[in-house]
Parts: sequence; C-alpha cells; structure tokens
Amino acid sequence: MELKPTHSSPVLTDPAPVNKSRLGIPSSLLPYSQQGPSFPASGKYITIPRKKPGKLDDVRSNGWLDAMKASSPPRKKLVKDLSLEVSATSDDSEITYSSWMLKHPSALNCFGQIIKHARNKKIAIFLDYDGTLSPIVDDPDRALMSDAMRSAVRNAAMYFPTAIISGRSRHKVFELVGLTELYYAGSHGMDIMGPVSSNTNTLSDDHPNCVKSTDQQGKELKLFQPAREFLPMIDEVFRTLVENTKEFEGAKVENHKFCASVHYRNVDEKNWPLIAQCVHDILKEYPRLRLTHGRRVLEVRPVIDWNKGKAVEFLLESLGLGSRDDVLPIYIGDDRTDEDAFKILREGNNGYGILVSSAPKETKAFYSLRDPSEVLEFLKSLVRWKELQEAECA
Ligand SMILES: O=P(O)(O)OC[C@H]1O[C@H](O[C@H]2O[C@H](CO)[C@@H](O)[C@H](O)[C@H]2O)[C@H](O)[C@@H](O)[C@@H]1O
Repeated sequence: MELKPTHSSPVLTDPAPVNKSRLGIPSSLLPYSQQGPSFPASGKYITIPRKKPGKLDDVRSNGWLDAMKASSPPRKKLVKDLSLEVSATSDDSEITYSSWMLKHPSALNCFGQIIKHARNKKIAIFLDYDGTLSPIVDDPDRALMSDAMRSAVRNAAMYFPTAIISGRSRHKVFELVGLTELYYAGSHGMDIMGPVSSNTNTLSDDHPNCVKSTDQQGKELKLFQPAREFLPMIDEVFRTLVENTKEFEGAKVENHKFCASVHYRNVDEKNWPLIAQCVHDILKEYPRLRLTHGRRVLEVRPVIDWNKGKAVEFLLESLGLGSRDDVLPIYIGDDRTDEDAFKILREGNNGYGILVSSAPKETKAFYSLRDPSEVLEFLKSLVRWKELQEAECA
C-alpha cells in the first residue's frame, strides 16, 4: 500500500519520536556550534551604513559576476526577429541541446525505463517550485502555477508522497501552491513541516531544531528549522539589503525567513557589477552568512550544513522511507540549489534527479525535462501509470 499523507491541512500534528542516528543530522546542527563570531539571540548585530561600493575587482575576481551572467538561459528570441542568422543560431542550440541530452535524456522519452525501476517500489516525489511548477517570469510575485499543474500535483499526491522544496519561504510557497495534500519545505529546506507518521523516525519533542507551533486554526504542528538561530540576523540583513539596493532600478529583495533573495533580473545589466559589489560588501560584515546563485538572483543564507539534498533525506526518514531499497525518490528542479538534491540521489544511487532546462547545463541530474509543461506531462504520466497498475491489481 502506498503511504499517503493523512492530513487535511498543510498543518501537521505531532510526529512520533525521531531516531536521530538515522537522520544523519550533523553535530554542527545539534544545536549550533558557534563557528563565526558570536552573536546575540535577538536584537541588533552590526549596522552597515549605506556607502559607496568597494572595489569592483572583488566581485570580478571571486567569480560572482560570471555566475550572475550564466545564471539563467537567455529568453528565446521573439518570432518577429526573423533573420537567417537567428534561425541558424537556434538550429545550433538545438544540436547542442540534443547532444547534451545524450547524457541527460528526457524523462518523458525514458518514461518506460523509469517505471521499470519503479516496479514494486514506492515512488516519493520532490518538486522545486519556480521554473519547475511555474514558468520563470519577471515579477516573483506573479510566478503562478497553472490550474492544470495544480491538479496534476494533487493527483500525483494521491498516489505518491509528494513534497515541495523551495527557496521561497514555506508560507509563500504554500500560498502559491495551495494544496494541503503535500509536504512543504521552504527556505531551501531550512523550514520543514514535519510529516505525520506512525513510524518512529520522525521529529522528537526535545530535538533542538524542532519547534512546536500552531496553525491559524489553532492546531498544533511541528517544524524542523535548523537555522532558526539566524532568524534575527536574516531579518537584519534583509533590511540592510533593501536599503542599500534601493538605488538600483528593478532590484527586488525578498525575505524568506531563513534566507534572503536579491533579484537582479530587472536591473540594467550594466549595473550588475554594482549590485553584486553592494551585496558582497554587506556580506563581508556577516561571516556566518554566505551567498549562493539562483536564476538571476543572489541568495543570502546561513553557513550551515543544510540544503535541499539534506531536506530530501530528512523528509524520506521522517516519512519512514529512508535507507530502503523499495523506495524510489524522484526530484524535479531547475536551479543550482536543486543540485544538492540531485547529488544526494546520484551518489546514493537510490533515485532520479530530473533537471528542468531548455539549455544544456552541468548537472548531477540523471534525466531532463525542457520546461514546466514537460513537468506537467511527466506527472500526468506517473499518475496514469499508477492508475493502470492499480486497475490491473484490482
Ligand atoms: O527553489 P525555488 O522554488 O525554485 O525558488 C528559487 C527562487 O525562485 C524565485 O525566483 C525565481 O523565479 C522568479 C519568478 O519566476 C524570477 O523572477 C526570478 O528571476 C527567479 O530567480 C523566488 O523569487 C526566489 O526568491 C527564490 O529563491
């Protein structure tokens, strides 16, 4: 029998005690060892005055600028631009893409292979949000999921345990997805709503990173928040980022609770070095924060040994599906931060990473899908296959 979430709301009741050794939580998270300079649990840290950016050489030499330029495939040329040169270029890129696909074949074309491996196994689905379930758009607040995608994810969750693992805050991604049937991990996995399970490998009450909370209906829920000590620091750095980037037209800073994002998609490219330098200068004052690159976004996050890959392992354990030969996790994502999850699955040889990309990229994912419309088809195919299987068994 497939494990199905039994909850009717995204808010979960208390999980049973955890088997900490199986969770593989590093000792640095139990609780934090203070690696950088010490900081108070709340209140003010350091005031970063608004100032002229430091030497631009900093961001050039540390590779930030190159990473920013490479951080998202260029938009497809509009059809109005019908020169011969454009069609030759698109042919070339199609050829490059096809040869890249020899290494990372389409999960739709290889669907037969995937389900062959899934036979007699429980599939667990992990989905990134932006660029995977919703198309990339200029305004992060308008990255909406289509009704068709919502219904495909809902149907998938009827048969397979399904979790969303996003860089956005857990609340925001739940607001966008709006399905109570799923598990949610926000802030790149640093804010996990623990699953209900009869299994003993879930969160214990006395776990240092486990927080009890209540939902809007007053129902108790349990959260795993390995970076919760950073909450005031992220809040402070968020405010500094807002203040110091406001001179860059098009820049947008988001507070994701345990991380913050600085978007430069809508900033004139000539100002990218300046915005990079501005973020770099702020981060110099926060040695316990680091930067990762997303699609046209700089992501500021705590220096802890936790990422989307760890979140996948954690959720599998919490669902009672960890370290089992009869479980096949499938992770679908489009971003560099999803690589941590692809790596876990590839190295553990126990599941499939699927990269969503319409351009060749270095990746640890096994398979590929071009865009969210192919993700939709893939989810629908999984559901159809499962329905057929159940019909055969009936
Ligand atoms: O882990 P994810 O769910 O993929 O979230 C990663 C980032 O996604 C969002 O930004 C990206 O999508 C935006 C909307 O399409 C786009 O405008 C932006 O350029 C992309 O980087 C989100 O706004 C970020 O905060 C997340 O970190």
